[in-house]
Amino acid sequence: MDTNLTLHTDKYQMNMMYAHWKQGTLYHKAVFEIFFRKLPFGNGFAVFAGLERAVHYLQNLQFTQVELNYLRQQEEQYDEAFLQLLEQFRFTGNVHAVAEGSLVFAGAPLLRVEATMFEAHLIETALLNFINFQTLIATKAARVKQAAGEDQLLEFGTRRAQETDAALWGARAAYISGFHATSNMRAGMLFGIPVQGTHAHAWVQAHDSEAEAFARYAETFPNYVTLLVDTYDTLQSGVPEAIKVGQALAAQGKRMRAIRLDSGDLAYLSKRARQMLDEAGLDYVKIVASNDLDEHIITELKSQGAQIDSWGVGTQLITAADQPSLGGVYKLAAREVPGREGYVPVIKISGNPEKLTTPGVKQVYRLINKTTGKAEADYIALDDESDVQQGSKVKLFDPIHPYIYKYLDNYEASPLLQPVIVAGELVMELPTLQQIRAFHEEQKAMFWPEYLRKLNPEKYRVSLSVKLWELRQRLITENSK
Ligand SMILES: Nc1ncnc2c1ncn2[C@@H]1O[C@H](COP(=O)(O)OP(=O)(O)OP(=O)(O)O)[C@@H](O)[C@H]1O
Ligand SMILES: O=P(O)(O)OC[C@H]1O[C@H](OP(=O)(O)OP(=O)(O)O)[C@H](O)[C@@H]1O
Ligand SMILES: O=C(O)c1cccnc1
Repeated sequence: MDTNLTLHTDKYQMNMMYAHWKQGTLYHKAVFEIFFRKLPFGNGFAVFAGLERAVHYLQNLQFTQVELNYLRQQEEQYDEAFLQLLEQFRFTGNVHAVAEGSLVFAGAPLLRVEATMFEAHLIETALLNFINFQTLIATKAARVKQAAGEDQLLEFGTRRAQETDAALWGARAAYISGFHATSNMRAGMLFGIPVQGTHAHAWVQAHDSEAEAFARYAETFPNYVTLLVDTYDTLQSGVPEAIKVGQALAAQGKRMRAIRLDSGDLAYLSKRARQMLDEAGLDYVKIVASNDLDEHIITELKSQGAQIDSWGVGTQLITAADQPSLGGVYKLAAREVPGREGYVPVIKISGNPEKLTTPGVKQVYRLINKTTGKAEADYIALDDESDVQQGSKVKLFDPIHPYIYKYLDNYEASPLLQPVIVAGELVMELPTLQQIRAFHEEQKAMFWPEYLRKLNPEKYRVSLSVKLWELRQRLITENSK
């Protein structure tokens, strides 16, 4: 299967490219930004993911003869000279983005593209596709992590994922947000994620008895065995048979690793199993649970005193079952206008006030309180505003209710949008996945727990600079005439 993603775009992008080419405006530059309007799952933050995939995509864009031949026959209106120009196509623009693993919030730009109209249109669809999915799954995983605390989290979703890419990139997103391992071996191979696995019911069913199945498995993996104990009767047969195997291994100086529960009342069964294992001298044997788990069930099981050490989470995580998409958008913020200097800010006004965009080329700063070291707010300003960079007093106000405000001056401002690609060239060293995961953990520590809790979190402040707010008001007035 061809892996060239250049035509991984919506037709209207290609049509707009064609129209810009026809109208002679293809080299006019534009600034687009990606942001989302609403946090998913009622969470207090999202976890930004998808940048590495976006970078590789941008660097590998190329219309080969295969793509050009398809375009030729797909749309007869496309002129041959346009197709010839596409043959030379490379991404030559600039990209600024927030680091993967960052905590991000509604309304603030996550990624900024500065490129010709021609280039900027082509890439919208794919960038949103990568970032919306990966950010969504990373955020869901962060919620599961919030529920599981320090317990081990295993990502088991591949079989129920929306096809291969979702399984693969979902496994990576989950790892960023603190999962410890995946069951997907290809994700392990490609990304270096630790891989773990137990065994399925089929292993037990493939033997004449559960006892024989367990014994054969333990013989094969004497230093490593986790036994699935719910094929027939968890407490009457599964756990007692697993205990026999564990004791036999112990007699050889080996330690059985774990048992896995995959059905029934996981709180009750895990408590009983723990007691039985402990009484048999196997207090080191861990208990893994799986079966349609999510952050709510994990919280509930913990509150019931479940004795579960590791959680295998599949379907609910990989499909983000309670909210299967993130509504990230890619909006024009400024453009070159012949005869005018620099970029001219543009706005989109909609019948739906929520869809109003914030104009101009912007930066977003995380304001860290110098005394507490904690994040106070995100502050969106025009890229050339210097007050915030110098740490001058800033006014923080709610962009929808500007009469609600406070001033802040004891802060460190950290610009979140960092240069990633300049003139088509990668200018940053992409962090390793381990670094991204560690960075995510560090970032979380910069937020008060009130913003991190998964139920009814406090709303973290995202403010516009006064200058930006005034610009927006002016453009609303000008465009409403
Ligand atoms: N003590 C518990 N409190 C709350 N939810 C639980 C508890 N134990 C299990 N669950 C969850 O309840 C859901 C359904 O469990 P149920 O016991 O009906 O399934 P099951 O016995 O495994 O049946 P099946 O074999 O069809 O999967 C699962 O999502 C499971 O994780
Ligand atoms: O429940 P999830 O969170 O998706 O976790 C993965 C599930 O996949 C396996 O089950 P299998 O595919 O054999 O189906 P099952 O649901 O009948 O156990 C495993 O035993 C888990 O139950
Ligand atoms: O290793 C496991 O136990 C596993 C892997 C994938 C799906 N369910 C379980």
